[in-house]
Amino acid sequence: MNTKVMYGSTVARHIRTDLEGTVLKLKEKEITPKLTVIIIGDNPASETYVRMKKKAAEKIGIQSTILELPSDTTEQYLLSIIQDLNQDLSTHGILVQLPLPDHINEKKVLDAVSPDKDVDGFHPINVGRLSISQEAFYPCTPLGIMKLLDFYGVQMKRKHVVVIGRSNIVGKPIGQMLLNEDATVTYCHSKTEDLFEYTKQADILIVAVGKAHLITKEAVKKGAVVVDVGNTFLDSGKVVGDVVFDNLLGHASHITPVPKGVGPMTITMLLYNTIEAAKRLG
Ligand SMILES: Nc1nc(=O)c2c([nH]1)NC[C@@H]1CN(c3ccc(C(=O)N[C@@H](CCC(=O)O)C(=O)O)cc3)C=[N+]21
Repeated sequence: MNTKVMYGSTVARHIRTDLEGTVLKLKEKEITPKLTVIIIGDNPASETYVRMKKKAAEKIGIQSTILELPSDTTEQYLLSIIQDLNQDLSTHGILVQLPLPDHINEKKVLDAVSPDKDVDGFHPINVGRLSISQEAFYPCTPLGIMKLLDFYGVQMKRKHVVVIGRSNIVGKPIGQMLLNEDATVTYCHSKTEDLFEYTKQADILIVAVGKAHLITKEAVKKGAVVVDVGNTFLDSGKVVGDVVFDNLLGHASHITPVPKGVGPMTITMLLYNTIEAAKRLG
């Protein structure tokens, strides 16, 4: 079997070109989409991601500001900054980079971001809207996966999708989005017994665990579509996913690489959501 590699980097380029056009049109109406990213402390991976987001935003004409706060920032101060940004008419999108330091309550912080500026799609209002298939900000990684599958012509209707991972930002929402496309969805997670008995039944396997080398072809039905959401930094500095990519070549029908797979789609959907916010808020 000839395995089709689904490059998020390629799809992202197409979408970003479209988005650039949309930004130009907004600018004619005197609206410049603006994203503010808040980052707390000095987690090197987070700093890399935030820099990538800023660069990607500016490349297509979205204004972006990074607010770098020290690791001893109080929860109260962070909440006050978010309140200010909620009120600030020039800011359309607010993103608080995760993870937060231990002394800050993540739930309180995510609840504080206005649902209308919640370009991450993490606010309970947006989570709830997704769960009842309403229009909302959808979280960037799962939305990016949907666009990637769509671009490569992967049918979802009536397919059995197995999702490994039940996080609020990837596993749960991707299952819901696929359910909305009439897939049959099975969730697996760290307490699942006989994991591979489930994964072997998948027409589409979404792996969002964060454990390098978790999935080899023994866990995958021949001809399945495999989406790797893993992003583990090895000591060598290399980024790897949860799937042994080379092992699946010739076995899967489609597979995403890491890097250049889901990651670039995540960032593209952040740009997409920011532009949507600007359209709605004006
Ligand atoms: N509030 C919040 N929103 C997020 O969306 C968010 C977050 N916090 N915290 C961290 C995770 C992680 N994340 C990634 C985005 C892009 C790549 C990406 O593009 N990676 C490149 C490789 C990176 C490299 O080469 O260094 C790729 O896959 O090709 C990875 C990971 C967003 N996150």
